[in-house]
Amino acid sequence: MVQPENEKRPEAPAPEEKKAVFATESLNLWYGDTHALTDINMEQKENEVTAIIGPSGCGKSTYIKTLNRMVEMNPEVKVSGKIFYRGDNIYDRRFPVEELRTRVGMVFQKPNPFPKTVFENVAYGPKIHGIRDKKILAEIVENSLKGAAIWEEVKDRLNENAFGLSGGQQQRLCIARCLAIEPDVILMDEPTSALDPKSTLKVEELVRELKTKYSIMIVTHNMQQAARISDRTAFFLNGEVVEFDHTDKIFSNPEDERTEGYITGRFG
Ligand SMILES: Nc1ncnc2c1ncn2[C@@H]1O[C@H](COP(=O)(O)OP(=O)(O)OP(=O)(O)O)[C@@H](O)[C@H]1O
Repeated sequence: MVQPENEKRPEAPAPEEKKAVFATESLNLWYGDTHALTDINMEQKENEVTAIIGPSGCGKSTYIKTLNRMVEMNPEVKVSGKIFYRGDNIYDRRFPVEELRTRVGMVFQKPNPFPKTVFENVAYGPKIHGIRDKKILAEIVENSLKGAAIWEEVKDRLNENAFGLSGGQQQRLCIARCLAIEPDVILMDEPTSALDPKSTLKVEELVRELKTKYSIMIVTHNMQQAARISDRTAFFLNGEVVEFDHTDKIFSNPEDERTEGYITGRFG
């Protein structure tokens, strides 16, 4: 049978050939005169967790904030180089930044729910995107809370203020809020640093589950965490990527002695 033109079957990628969600090329960034990122080149694969580790002030947060162009909210910032998101350069003047921010969600260090009910926190994004139907909103809220592994804990508290939840619950609520806008990538900036060990483990478990549907980038100071949950790890130092490789390689047999020094606790 003759196949119509548009029915060609794409070849399934081999496991080692996962698609790149982000490809960063020769990225440099300055805050005024401070050169915060120097010649960053790296590629993040889809459906993987990429961890960014390194000592305080090495540029981890700055780097992930370049990926949704949030860093430019600071007028002092100057950026050169390219970052391709699924093949398009997000620093091209014509790139639609608002759309980027709906595809690339972000979860911050401190849980930052809105001063609204649990339900409204999650429904907020979809409402902004024009969804008004109450039944659809209720479905989105339930699915997002389930996706963030917090539904069972809050299903009877949907109309309570989110500030009444524990810190760990608030962080998972913020993850649910992020899922509600159906992102493709989730950026997480030290998402467990304000949480107790039990809540931390819950969020770590969640991250491992979420990577089946999303691509995740996580900044962490906790090296055990990076080793537990990530597929690849980038070690940043003084605004540069010293080493970027599979996580087990970085933690068992790093190429660079500075990486080894950091992961064995000799500095940082
Ligand atoms: N708003 C800003 N204005 C000026 N300089 C900044 C600003 N934000 C960060 N920097 C500088 O850029 C560099 C990188 O900072 P960044 O916050 O990205 O590091 P980090 O690795 O995430 O640190 P930490 O682990 O402490 O959060 C540092 O030298 C920092 O002082």
